[in-house]
Amino acid sequence: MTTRTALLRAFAAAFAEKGLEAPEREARALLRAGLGLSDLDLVTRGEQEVAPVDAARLRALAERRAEGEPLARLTGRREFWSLAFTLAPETLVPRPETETLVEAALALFPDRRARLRLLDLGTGSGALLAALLSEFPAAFGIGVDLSPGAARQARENLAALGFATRSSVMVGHWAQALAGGFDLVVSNPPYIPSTDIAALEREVREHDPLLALDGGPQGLDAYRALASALPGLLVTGGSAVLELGIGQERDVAALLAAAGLRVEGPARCDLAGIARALVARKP
Ligand SMILES: C[S@@+](CC[C@H](N)C(=O)[O-])C[C@H]1O[C@@H](n2cnc3c(N)ncnc32)[C@H](O)[C@@H]1O
Repeated sequence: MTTRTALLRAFAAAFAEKGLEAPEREARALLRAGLGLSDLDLVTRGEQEVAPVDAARLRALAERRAEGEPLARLTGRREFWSLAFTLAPETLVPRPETETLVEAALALFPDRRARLRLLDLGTGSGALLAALLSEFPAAFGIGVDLSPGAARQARENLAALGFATRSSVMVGHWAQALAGGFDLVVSNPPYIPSTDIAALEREVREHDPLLALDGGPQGLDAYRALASALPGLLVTGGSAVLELGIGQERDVAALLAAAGLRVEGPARCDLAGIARALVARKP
């Protein structure tokens, strides 16, 4: 028999050896997720024994983590906006910086009881749509994804979170199958320039789906499609909130303005100070 603390130390040492950035924190997170524990459990009951079958399972997970597989992929779970999401191989792991879009949306619509019609283009796990539905209890939202696997997972996540009757998820190429009438359109599209994909961190490059990352030669392909669709999707006075890749604000703002939208710049920054959520309104 081994203890929680002994496993924690062994995993932290193995992660450090493999060059993981925060080995102790990673080891803690793996034990928490693998045994369903809180941080307090780990601190105050570290000497508790771990059953051999659980220890073997955790060691196998730790080996995969040491080889660069992200924890969210190992557990198949990730939190976003304090909501729990199940991941599929076809879904991006939702990122904390994407929460900046939710903050921007909340600033745009101060009345939480508004009966908003929401659209999330490239919904992935359904993270953005679910976060918005959790904040606007009278809203109805549609999610679209080109990947059938992602759309299926988003549908399941929305249902598990209690939003089945206020949401619908469809497979499609952006908004091609949709008509207008939306108060708010959000999107975190693929925006990495194709030539930069090979240089991404291994954890992203090998474990997030290419369809969720590759934004074409300059990273702007999806924004072009979105800019041309948005005027037809939004009600007059309706808004779009788009996630930006690093350094894309000017180019994306120009595409939106050229499509006849009023860009309400500057973009809202994420916690790292990167311009992340760009708002545009249909005049
Ligand atoms: C960066 S991920 C964002 C996922 C999720 N919204 C999030 O923020 O975690 C982009 C998503 O767009 C989807 N996608 C890529 N091309 C698409 C297209 N032409 N039409 C619809 N969705 C597309 C991908 O499958 C992926 O789920």
